[in-house]
Amino acid sequence: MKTIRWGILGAGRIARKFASDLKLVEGAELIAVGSRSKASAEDFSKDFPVKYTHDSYQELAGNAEVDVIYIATPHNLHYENTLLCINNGKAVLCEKPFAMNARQAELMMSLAKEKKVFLMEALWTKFHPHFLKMQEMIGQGLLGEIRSVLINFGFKPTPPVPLRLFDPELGGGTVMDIGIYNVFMAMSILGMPDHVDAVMTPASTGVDEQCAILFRYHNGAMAQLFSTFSSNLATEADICGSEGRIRLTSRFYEPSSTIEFYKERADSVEVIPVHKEPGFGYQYEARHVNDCLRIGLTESPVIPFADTLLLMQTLDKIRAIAGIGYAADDAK
Ligand SMILES: NC(=O)C1=CN([C@@H]2O[C@H](COP(=O)(O)OP(=O)(O)OC[C@H]3O[C@@H](n4cnc5c(N)ncnc54)[C@H](OP(=O)(O)O)[C@@H]3O)[C@@H](O)[C@H]2O)C=CC1
Ligand SMILES: O=C1CO[C@H](CO)[C@@H](O)[C@@H]1O
Repeated sequence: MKTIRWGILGAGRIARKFASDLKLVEGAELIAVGSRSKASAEDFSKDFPVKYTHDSYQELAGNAEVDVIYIATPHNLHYENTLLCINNGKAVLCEKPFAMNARQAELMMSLAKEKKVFLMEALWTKFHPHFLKMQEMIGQGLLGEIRSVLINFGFKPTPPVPLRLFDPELGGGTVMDIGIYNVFMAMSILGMPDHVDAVMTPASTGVDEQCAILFRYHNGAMAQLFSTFSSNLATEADICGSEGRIRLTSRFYEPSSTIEFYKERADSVEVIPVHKEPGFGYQYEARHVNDCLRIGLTESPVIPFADTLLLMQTLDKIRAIAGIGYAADDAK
């Protein structure tokens, strides 16, 4: 099996979790990290020893030994960091949100196509066993016709509060950081909404501190999606149909070892076990990237460009309706 040599761009919190899970991926080797500073790169390599510690993203992108780069910087940088890597011929796995808006996403995709390099949005949930099991159950018709999807994602950041959550320059706000999972989940189940409503409460910095989104569909189905940084909500999803209901509990976007299925009455639960590997859950997407690279794909069949673009376009629409804007939206 050909070893795929990984580099990580941006040595923050998620970079560490990803690096830890990469150890669970057969045929993957983390060989390099790129940081804005030498101190940050060296700090990272104390926990995750790598062959190369680069003190610039440019140097990492230019490392001839690296096959693929995982981009783990704040939202506002995904666009320029991805372009840098692709221009250096590197395959890219880019954290969510893929970009600040659909315009940036399209430019990233068209450069990847032009340079014939692999590019994928790191929407890790799409690879998780409980998500796949949920899709299988829906596909088997166990829920009947799905009429309502209710999803909450909320947490109250504890000090030191990461700057990126509230800073508009870094793409702060709930919709782009956590609401995206609600939107992704609703669209995976019901597809593109026919009507979108959204309202938000601004934080003192102007970004959305919380946001309520309503999707309506021509057949009468609805999705109600709520995200907040003001309280620790039960971050759960209810998918309700004419024949039954699935409830994804305890942080629906992370791997779970159970799915709750309610066939008839609200209290008649069947707890369906799901195999969940040790680790945070980033190994599944990394394995997929390895597989794609080994057979020379430039686009993932699981997260194709079209899906990423639809998600970005829907986020654009939600933001326009709720009044959530960023500097990137002004660029022509
Ligand atoms: N899939 C998932 O479950 C998760 C995904 N994410 C996504 O990952 C990305 C990073 O999140 P997270 O790791 O929590 O963020 P952190 O703030 O912990 O780390 C981001 C890193 O980006 C680099 N960076 C470059 N420019 C800046 C800047 N101006 N301000 C701050 N950092 C900068 C820094 O690394 P350095 O100094 O080394 O260059 C920093 O450590 C986000 O886009 C987020 O949406 C986050 C958490 C979970
Ligand atoms: O993707 C994410 C998953 O959850 C985190 C909070 O727990 C978010 O902040 C993050 O960006």
